[in-house]
Amino acid sequence: MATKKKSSGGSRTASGGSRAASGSRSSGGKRTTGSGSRASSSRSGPAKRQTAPAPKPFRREVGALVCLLLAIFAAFGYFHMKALFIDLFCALLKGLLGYGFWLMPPALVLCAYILAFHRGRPVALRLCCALALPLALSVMLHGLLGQVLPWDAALLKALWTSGEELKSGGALGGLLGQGFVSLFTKVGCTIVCVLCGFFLALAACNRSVVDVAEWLFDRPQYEYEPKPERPRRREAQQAPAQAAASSCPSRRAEVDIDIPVDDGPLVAQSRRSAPPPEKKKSFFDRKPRVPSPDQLLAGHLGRGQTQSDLHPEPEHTQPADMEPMDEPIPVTPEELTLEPEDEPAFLSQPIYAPQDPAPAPQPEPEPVFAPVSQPAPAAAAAPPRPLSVQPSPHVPEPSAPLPVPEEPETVSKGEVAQQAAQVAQDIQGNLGQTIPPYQYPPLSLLTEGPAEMGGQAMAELNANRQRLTDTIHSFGIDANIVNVTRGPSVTRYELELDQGVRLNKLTNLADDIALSLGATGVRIAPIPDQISMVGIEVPNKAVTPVNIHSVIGSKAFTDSASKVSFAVGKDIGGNPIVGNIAKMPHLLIAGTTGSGKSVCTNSIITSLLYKATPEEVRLIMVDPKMVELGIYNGIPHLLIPVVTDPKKAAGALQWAVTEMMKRYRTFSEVGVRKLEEYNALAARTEGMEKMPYIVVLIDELADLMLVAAKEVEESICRVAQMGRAAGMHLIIATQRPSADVITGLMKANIPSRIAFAVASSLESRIILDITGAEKLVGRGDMLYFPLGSGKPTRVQGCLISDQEVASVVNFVKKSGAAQYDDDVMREIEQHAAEKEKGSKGVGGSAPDDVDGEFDELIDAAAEVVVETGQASVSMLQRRLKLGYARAARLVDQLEEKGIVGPFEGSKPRQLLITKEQWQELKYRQGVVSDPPPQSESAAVSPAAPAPMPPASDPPPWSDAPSPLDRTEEDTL
Ligand SMILES: Nc1ncnc2c1ncn2[C@@H]1O[C@H](COP(=O)(O)OP(=O)(O)OP(=O)(O)O)[C@@H](O)[C@H]1O
Repeated sequence: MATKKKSSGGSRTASGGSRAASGSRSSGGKRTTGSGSRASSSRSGPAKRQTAPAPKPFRREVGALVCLLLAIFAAFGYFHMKALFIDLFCALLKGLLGYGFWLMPPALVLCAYILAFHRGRPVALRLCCALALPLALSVMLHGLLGQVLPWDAALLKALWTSGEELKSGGALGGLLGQGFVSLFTKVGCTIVCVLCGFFLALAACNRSVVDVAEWLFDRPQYEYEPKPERPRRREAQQAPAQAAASSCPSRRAEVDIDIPVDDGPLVAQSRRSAPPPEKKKSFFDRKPRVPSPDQLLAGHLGRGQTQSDLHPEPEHTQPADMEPMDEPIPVTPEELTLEPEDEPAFLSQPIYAPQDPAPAPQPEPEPVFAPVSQPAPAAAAAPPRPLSVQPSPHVPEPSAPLPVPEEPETVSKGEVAQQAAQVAQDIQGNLGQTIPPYQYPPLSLLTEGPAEMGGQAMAELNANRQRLTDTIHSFGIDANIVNVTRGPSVTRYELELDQGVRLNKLTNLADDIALSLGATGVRIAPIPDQISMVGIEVPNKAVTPVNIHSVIGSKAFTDSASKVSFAVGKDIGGNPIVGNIAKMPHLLIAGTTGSGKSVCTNSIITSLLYKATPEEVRLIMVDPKMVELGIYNGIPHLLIPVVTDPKKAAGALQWAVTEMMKRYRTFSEVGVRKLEEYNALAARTEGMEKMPYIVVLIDELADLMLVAAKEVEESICRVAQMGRAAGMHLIIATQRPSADVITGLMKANIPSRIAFAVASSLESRIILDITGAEKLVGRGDMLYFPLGSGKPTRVQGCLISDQEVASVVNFVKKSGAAQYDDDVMREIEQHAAEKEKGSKGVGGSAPDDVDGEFDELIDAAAEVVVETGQASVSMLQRRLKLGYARAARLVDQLEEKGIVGPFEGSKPRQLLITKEQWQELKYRQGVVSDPPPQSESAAVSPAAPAPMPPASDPPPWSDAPSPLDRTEEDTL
């Protein structure tokens, strides 16, 4: 870092310095005041030039020539030389500027100079300022010397005439001068003009007030200024003499060792830097020097550096204000390579003899790295400021300043190169010793999908289009199909609604449209980001699967910078959809059995294996079903083996909470706010390790909720609330999108959702908060609703077969073994054991385990509500013989527990669980001993009012309906 600053400072100084010497070099960057800003301006100079229009040197040079000629001709006017053009030109200048004419030729010369040498901006400003200088002079002199003429029509003429005779400020200067005198008095006018002239001159010369102040007070400001090249080169050529003189403090102040950590080899750097102005005391007099490994090896001191440069002075020669450097300097192996063209000019310098076990006799060896303010220990083995790399045995121990040996050791170029390569190899070896690099699986492990459907599809499409138009018009809706998009599983007919046509007029026709098209169901929804456009999505007769190969191989996936990107599928337009878990930051996947959840989970995991190394992303997989994720056991990304025991799963979630809190503590210690910042800091700081993202995948949430509902919910909510910044993300899948599994609290904290086909609109609402998922056709057809998108997008999910998963997993396993974290495993085991002890047969923390927060009659109230199918206060009052207040409170508590829906004005509250689910809850609590019957018909309460007509036909795969099957509008 220090070196980085140094080099930038150096470059800025060079530019500054060169500006002083020659205006042509001052164009490197836009000049600003303040050292820091100047440094950055010089760095940002090239970038600015890229965006600004390129300067036109040829035009400028012509301009410069013209200015120069005009200056010469104007100067002829000094000597009253007569010629037609000269008379005219001089008369014009004199008439306008009067006294200011005297300054015009120099101003024009200055303009010529600016045009010729200034590159970049602001050239026009500089020119204007230069040309305004004569005017300022004219105004000032007119204010001081000119007569005050009456303000009348003849004023201009009088001023022009007197100006021509150089007796006033001319028409322009005189007018302004007279105005200024009237406004500010003569003295005021003079002050204004002097100040204006001063600033105009500064601007014309591209200087700031700070520069003038620095020049006046000779303030030492450039801490990182490199020393002039020429003297150093001379010293290098006269090494013995210089070394002898190195004992002289005044000479030693010239010592310069700069470590080219960031800006390339020292030689190149020294070539780049221009000679700065001499300083009384420079940075190099105050800071200790550390030679870079290549300097140590090769005596690679750069042009003009000498043997003594490697050896800072003993403490008595250092200024007292020198601070010991305690920051380690990172040195990359690349820096240890030598430039081939670096010639033996420096190799022949009498410096370290790397292979010489007994170097030239040295008086009292002292470490090069030792801050001089501290007394050097006799052993001097451990330098106070070590390099960040392990010094190779080939690198000699740094030692004190050497008197030049009589017969200096020279190192051949071949030896140097060999040693440099050796050191680079050692470092490389040290860095990557432990873990072999992760091999990303090749795309060829995934199979390519079949080609798109052809002619038959077109015929189907045209027929549907015609039928759709007729149906819509027959219902009196003014809408035209403007576009048709055929997706992998559905075709979208895009309608533009005329003004005044209500959307629900169309959505109410969904069943009629489905009927007319002979489809199982159609979904009608506004098209995101399009005005007045509605899409009617009709399932295709033949579904084209979207193989994961086409999405992982797509540009969208490969270009995605996030390490936690995953392939979702393709939208109706056939565009690959790629998600980013980091942005989601947690994802809920829900759908009935067979709708494609497991395939989706597999494609997420596979995507992560294609995108991230185990150092970047670690996974925790929870698979209570025991058959879905077991195949991933042994991949290096896994933090612990796939968890199948629900009790341990609760422990894993608990661990995630602990880890998250630990991460936050670490973040606060180092002063960062999120994982990305921490990792960026770790990349810059030695000794800091990067943290991986942690993705927790739960394949079936319902099974966990059965065992430890409260605990699981609590952990999920905590991770979901705070995990994003800590790089901890949850992906939760469930086939039971019901209120007791996906609780309100959980939903509120998991903002991104993927809904596969569900049985009813109620379930769709539980997942997405809107209906629509009940119209999906299954087999990977999904509504993808990531955080930040206003409406869910219909996507055909990626298809990945078990064979593909197996081949990717095998490949990944071959490239690196799993490195399970024993601590995590121990912690989880411990947690499970504790829980086993504590639970004593009670099924964990069921939702009803409420620590007395709820009314004691809550169970009875729930029973009544489920039995009667009504959640009204008066009914509870009657059945339980309660007062109004208590009954109303009970209804509120039932809402809190997710048994009934929220208050909806005049409408009755919705009952959110079925009788069967209620039985199941009681069974889990141990209230009843028999498990609830698994009959399908039990889903609908017999006491419930007559069901509303189903909103959709059952999806084609639903020959084995879920236990949650029920009518759509289960309102009470
Ligand atoms: N994206 C897809 N494209 C085509 N077919 C798919 C896709 N996803 C799933 N399928 C088909 O659906 C079947 C069931 O998928 P999957 O096993 O993922 O369902 P599920 O929701 O996980 O069911 P369960 O909850 O019972 O495990 C798969 O065997 C596959 O044939």
